[in-house]
Amino acid sequence: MTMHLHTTGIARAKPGAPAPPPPELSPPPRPRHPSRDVEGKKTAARPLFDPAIVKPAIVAAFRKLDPRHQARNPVMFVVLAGSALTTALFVHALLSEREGEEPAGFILAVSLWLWFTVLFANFAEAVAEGRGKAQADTLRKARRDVEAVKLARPERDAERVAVPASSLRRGDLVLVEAGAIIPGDGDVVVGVASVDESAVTGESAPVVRESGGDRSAVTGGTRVLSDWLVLRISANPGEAFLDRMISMVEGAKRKKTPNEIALDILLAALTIVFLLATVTLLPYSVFSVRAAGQGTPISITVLTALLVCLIPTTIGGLLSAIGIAGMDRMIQANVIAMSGRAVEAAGDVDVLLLDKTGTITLGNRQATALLPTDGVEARALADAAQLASLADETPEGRSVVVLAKEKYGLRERDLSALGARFVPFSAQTRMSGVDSGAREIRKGAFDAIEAYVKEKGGAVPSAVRAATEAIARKGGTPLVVAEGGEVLGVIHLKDIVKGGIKERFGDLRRMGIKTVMITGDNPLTAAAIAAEAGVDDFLAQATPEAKLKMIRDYQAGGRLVAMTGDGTNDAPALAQADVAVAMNTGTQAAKEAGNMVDLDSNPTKLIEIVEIGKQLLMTRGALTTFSLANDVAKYFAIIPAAFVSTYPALGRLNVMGLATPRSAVLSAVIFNALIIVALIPLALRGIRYRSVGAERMLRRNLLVYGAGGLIVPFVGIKGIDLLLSALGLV
Ligand SMILES: Nc1ncnc2c1ncn2[C@@H]1O[C@H](COP(=O)(O)OP(=O)(O)OP(=O)(O)O)[C@@H](O)[C@H]1O
Ligand SMILES: [K+]
Ligand SMILES: [Mg+2]
Repeated sequence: MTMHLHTTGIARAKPGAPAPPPPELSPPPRPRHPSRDVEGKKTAARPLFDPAIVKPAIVAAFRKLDPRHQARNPVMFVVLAGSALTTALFVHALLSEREGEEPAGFILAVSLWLWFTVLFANFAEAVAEGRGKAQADTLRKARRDVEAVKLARPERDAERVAVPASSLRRGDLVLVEAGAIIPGDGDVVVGVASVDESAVTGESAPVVRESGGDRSAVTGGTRVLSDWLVLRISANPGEAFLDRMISMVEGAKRKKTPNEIALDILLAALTIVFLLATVTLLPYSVFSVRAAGQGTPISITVLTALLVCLIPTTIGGLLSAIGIAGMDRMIQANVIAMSGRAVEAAGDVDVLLLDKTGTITLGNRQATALLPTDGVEARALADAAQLASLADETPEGRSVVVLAKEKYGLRERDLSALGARFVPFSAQTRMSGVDSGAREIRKGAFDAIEAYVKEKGGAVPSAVRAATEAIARKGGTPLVVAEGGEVLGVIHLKDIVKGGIKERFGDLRRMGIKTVMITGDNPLTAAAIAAEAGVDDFLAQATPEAKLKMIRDYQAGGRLVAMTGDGTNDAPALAQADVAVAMNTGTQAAKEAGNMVDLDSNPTKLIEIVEIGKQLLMTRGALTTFSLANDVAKYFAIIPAAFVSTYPALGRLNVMGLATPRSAVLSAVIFNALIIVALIPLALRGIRYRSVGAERMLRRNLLVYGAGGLIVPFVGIKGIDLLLSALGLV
């Protein structure tokens, strides 16, 4: 590859430009859950019950009464059937001459509250969906149908025709010039430009997109700010990244996750057991009354109320909202999950693979010292190091040029005037350099340079080896510089472990999650950084293949693995990982292979993602516990009341001192409906997340939600009963 100087108007941090500001230890505070407004600016989080969401949700709650919708949820389907049945009983009681099974007013009250129960559950789901839809609308604004300039050949001045963006197919070539909206997802084939991606990412700083490498993917709906790009469209209409994001966010494509299906089966089984138990009570009650010659058999209205109170309506009504809300919390963290399954897997993850540079460290490795070997002038080393770095656009390369200038007064040179050929850095070769006339200079990892000089018939002096080891032990990255077969010295690259990261890893450990640091660096540096950052394990001198193998090995051991990646060479590992977060700045291949996209392209986000997944699972677990405990308590409230007419002796069991049997039944039904509404905020926000051990968390949740579930109904039902009597309603 020959040296290519960009003649574009993009401001780039060129070597020799003022030194970058010193790295901050803690990044500037960001709103924890930013959402985006129309301009793509981040705004404060949406309030839980935004009227713009609540109003349509109320309408949707009625629309969702459709039995076909309810059939997806066996628990609520039974409640719906009960509502219809009691409505029919009420109509019958009104019309018939004879005295009905219960007073019409009582049947009506029970019936209405059963309808409310279904509506409240529908409302919970609709609010959760509405929050997603609001996000989708913001995204949709970015997907306007624009005019595209289609090219015949991948060249800027090829023949062109104007076509609507919606007609573009995969493989079409288009030209996008400064100021224009990118008409579809694609890869840059020619050109380099700065792009405003705020419509998708909410991030206002422009990004550079160019052909080749890991910054070639562009997203439809974003805008070219300067220069021009020739793109090859990578998605057919309706299949673009933005389309997929919108349908995911809206929940249109939301399928039940395996965990949800398992829980559904359990809830359905419980419902069937209670249904059978309640149904058999009727003939039993009739028979007992006949045999005793006194009392009245239990009414169908009361039996229906009993059934609804016993089946797990709390969790049945909130289950879907909890799942959607989990997805929504991901979106608020600027992460688009491609499936609910991925969000759940995030909660079950037990191994996190994290890159060292940029994730665990600040990723701004700076050259801080040049250590020449014996017999080499410091200035000669600086000269070679600078020459090998002039065209090296990595932070490492740029910092070498800066150091050479600041410490040795070396001015920048024009590589193309020297007729030099730049050899770029790659993760495979782990070196970079320049061929200029007779000079052949390389800088890179110790073993890479060792192999290089050996091939030229040279050897690495032992002093250089000692110097690299000393740097590595301090957590620095040594770059060995060689010219031809001769080693000139070592560059000390310093990187800083991010502030607070050790605590995050401690939190993860308490949650039972193992953290593994992956790095292309040597084992000594890796060990030093691993110790400083407090990770559990590390993989040094890692290649993409080694990464893939590591994931497979963990999975073979029954573990769920999460990782982030952005490069095309990360794609196989991303496809293999259970939770795979692709950076939005990454390549199309990485995004296709992953099951989540982080719009902020922040590799540390993985930790937050796992926390959101855990929170989802914990919320579901806690509310299931609460729901089941809650039903047990209702059993004690309602059974004595329901059967006191059949067995007057049961009156003694009325420990709660409820006013009348009918008041007891009605209070239990009302409580059963209201508890769903009361728990909507918890279902949507998720229970407060604490990074204590899984076992302690479980114990705590059992205590809070299990004991709470037992106690709350007694208080609630008694309260409603008192209110009903005070109002003279029963
Ligand atoms: N610009 C460069 N020129 C020459 N050699 C480099 C350059 N950047 C890094 N190296 C060498 O290549 C090795 C691997 O770098 P690479 O960026 O692949 O891994 P890493 O940054 O340590 O890990 P990761 O980026 O996966 O967290 C480094 O340890 C260093 O020795
Ligand atoms: K119930
Ligand atoms: Mg790197």
